[in-house]
Amino acid sequence: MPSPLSKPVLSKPSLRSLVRSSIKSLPPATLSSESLRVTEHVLAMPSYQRSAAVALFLSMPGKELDTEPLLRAALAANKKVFIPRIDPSSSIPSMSFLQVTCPPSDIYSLWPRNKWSIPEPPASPPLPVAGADNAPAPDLLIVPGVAFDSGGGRLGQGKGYYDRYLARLPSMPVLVGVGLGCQMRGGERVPVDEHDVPMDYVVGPGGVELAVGIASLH
Ligand SMILES: Nc1nc2c(c(=O)[nH]1)N(C=O)[C@@H](CNc1ccc(C(=O)N[C@@H](CCC(=O)O)C(=O)O)cc1)CN2
Ligand SMILES: Nc1ncnc2c1ncn2[C@@H]1O[C@H](COP(=O)(O)OP(=O)(O)OP(=O)(O)O)[C@@H](O)[C@H]1O
Repeated sequence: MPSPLSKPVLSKPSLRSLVRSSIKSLPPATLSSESLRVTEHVLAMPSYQRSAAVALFLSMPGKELDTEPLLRAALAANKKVFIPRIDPSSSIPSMSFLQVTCPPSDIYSLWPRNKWSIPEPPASPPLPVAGADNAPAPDLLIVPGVAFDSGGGRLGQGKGYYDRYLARLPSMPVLVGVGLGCQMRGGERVPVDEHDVPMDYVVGPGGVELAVGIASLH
């Protein structure tokens, strides 16, 4: 039996600033080797292997694990891959997922970057939107976060983009939170609210970290 998770020690803002400064102090070689290890673990997951349509995120350079290896692997495996684009005209944080229809190298060299230096799908030519335009809804979402615990708890960047997106989906895809070693809080519970959607799996450089949850269902 996994030991019960402790109560959160830190507030959301305190844990965010603690983890962000740990990531900042990571040598770039560590960030990239941990990113490769996370990629290997995701590629080995049966629910990833079964998935046909995967929603990925593109990383904030130097501030998150690097998802480029995962993006390349998913495209090479002929999965449909969707990437988020935030809607800057909306007064509430809102995003949609658009299908990648170009080679991965174009994404990093040609796509416009938002204010966090994250490449985003261009507005034209129009790309298929996940769950519309004859494109499937993703069956698996790779979810970014600042910190995760081994109960599937996730602390995000604090704007509520993912939680709002997930709340309006007609059916829940498999949710896989991914992060660097210092983002994996283990049995130290991360602070969560009612609206925070728990992950089905949490994957760090050491493998699938989830100790409790519904992972056995997938
Ligand atoms: N790579 C990536 N893409 C993503 C997300 C994410 O967390 N990571 N998002 C998930 O929702 C959405 C964008 N949301 C974001 C919301 C807030 C901040 C933010 O507050 N950034 C800090 C700097 C972060 C740092 O220093 O580590 C800031 O601007 O102060 C960033 C992204 C959609 N795309
Ligand atoms: N489903 C939702 N409906 C309405 N408001 C929401 C929802 N989810 C989150 N919010 C609001 O968004 C704000 C940010 O929430 P929170 O701090 O949990 O974000 P986060 O999970 O860290 O961010 P993200 O999901 O972008 O990674 C809060 O004011 C919260 O009330």
